[in-house]
Amino acid sequence: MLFHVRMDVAIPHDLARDRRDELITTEKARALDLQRDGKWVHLWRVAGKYSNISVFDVDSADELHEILWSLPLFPYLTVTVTPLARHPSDLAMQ
Ligand SMILES: O=C(O)CC1=CCC(=O)O1
Repeated sequence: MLFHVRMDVAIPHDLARDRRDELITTEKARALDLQRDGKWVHLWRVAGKYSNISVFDVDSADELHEILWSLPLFPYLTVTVTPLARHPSDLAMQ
């Protein structure tokens, strides 16, 4: 199942610099692992924003939920999830 996910990041300005750097480093490592596992198939920066647009390929909404909750930055994310279905005009569907 494919899910379009937007993550808007809002790390509090008063969070200690070391903690902020640690969160970003661990988030990157987790994102790379999930990409290598084939779960996080697209990761794009939204131009001009501290946000990303991602596509996840997971077995279920429950799996996506667990992945999102496991992200180190999760407490500082506003997450918007859109389930994706095949479009009949997609070339791959012809
Ligand atoms: O910077 C972001 O958009 C948040 C994030 C997701 C994966 C990652 O490495 O950073």
